[in-house]
Amino acid sequence: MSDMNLTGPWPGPEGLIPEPPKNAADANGHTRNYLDSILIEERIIDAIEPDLHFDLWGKSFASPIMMPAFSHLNKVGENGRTPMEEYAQAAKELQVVNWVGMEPDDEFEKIAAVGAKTGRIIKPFKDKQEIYRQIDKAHECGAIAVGIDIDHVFGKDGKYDIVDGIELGSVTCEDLKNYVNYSKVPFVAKGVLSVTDALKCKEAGVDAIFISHHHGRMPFAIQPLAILPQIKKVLAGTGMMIFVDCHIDDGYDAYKALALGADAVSVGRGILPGLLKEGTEGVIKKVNKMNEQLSELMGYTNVHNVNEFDPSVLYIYGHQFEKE
Ligand SMILES: Cc1cc2nc3c(=O)[nH]c(=O)nc-3n(C[C@H](O)[C@H](O)[C@H](O)COP(=O)(O)O)c2cc1C
Repeated sequence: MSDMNLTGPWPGPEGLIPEPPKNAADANGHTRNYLDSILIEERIIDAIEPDLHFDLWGKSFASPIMMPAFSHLNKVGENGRTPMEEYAQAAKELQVVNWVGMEPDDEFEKIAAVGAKTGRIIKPFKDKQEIYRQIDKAHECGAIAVGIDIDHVFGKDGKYDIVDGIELGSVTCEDLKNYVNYSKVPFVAKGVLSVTDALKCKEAGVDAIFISHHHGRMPFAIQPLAILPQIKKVLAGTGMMIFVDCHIDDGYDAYKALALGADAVSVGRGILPGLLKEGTEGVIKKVNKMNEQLSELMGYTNVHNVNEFDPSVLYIYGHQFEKE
């Protein structure tokens, strides 16, 4: 067990520890309810123990459950490591994809040095040169992918947001094309929540999208799984990877997202209790449990590996999802 002692003040930005939704505009509550409303039929005949291996961009991973694109968890524990480094270590040991959000270059360097296969999600800075500079740094640190959280443009006042004193700005389809062309590694757009934006990402040639509302940045945001099937349909045959996050809190949530067409999912705030209490060990325990739950449902529905999911095992309010 790690010797982290993070019982002091929450090391991240305020308001990010999950709590019950405060009002109808809070997308987190709707997302949790939607996930919980999806039920699953059983297909037990011919079922075998499933294989969770997941291939992405020529690399092999132990599971399609990835680490979240977190940031700001930089309060150093007693072992000299930040929670960002602790979960990167977990990703390395679990052999899963590691994502990192807004981190200054020196912090990103330290996280990348842990040795997990890591992707860097850069903020949509107003100063586009900063974005190119951070892409360069990601290349230098051996990142397996880079991207932008395209859904973090506005703040609660409806103006361009300012994070850590840095101004954010608009992201155009042309910008995305430029980043795709510039990047030497796959480029990811995080925060797609419509067919319209998915098609713009396709036009820009991005390699992957995260279907996400970024823990409810937009009021009344639609649930990622409610929009996933339509996006899956319009991206069919493009080779673009589809990732999903937001309330993927256990392996059953992961199963539902994968069955509906996600190639991989990111756990998010679900790792925080374990991460802040036990560091790497807490995250490993959490993701191992999620892998077991994913395997359990794959077993009961006769899904032998991660390429064989079928949405028609799922029902919402008695309505069966269509087979692709
Ligand atoms: C502490 C914290 C920091 C985050 N920082 C970033 C970030 O810098 N970039 C980003 O794209 N998303 C960031 N996110 C959003 C997550 O990547 C994710 O989209 C969101 O938490 C939804 O997943 P969840 O409901 O499972 O938590 C952050 C989330 C948390 C809790």
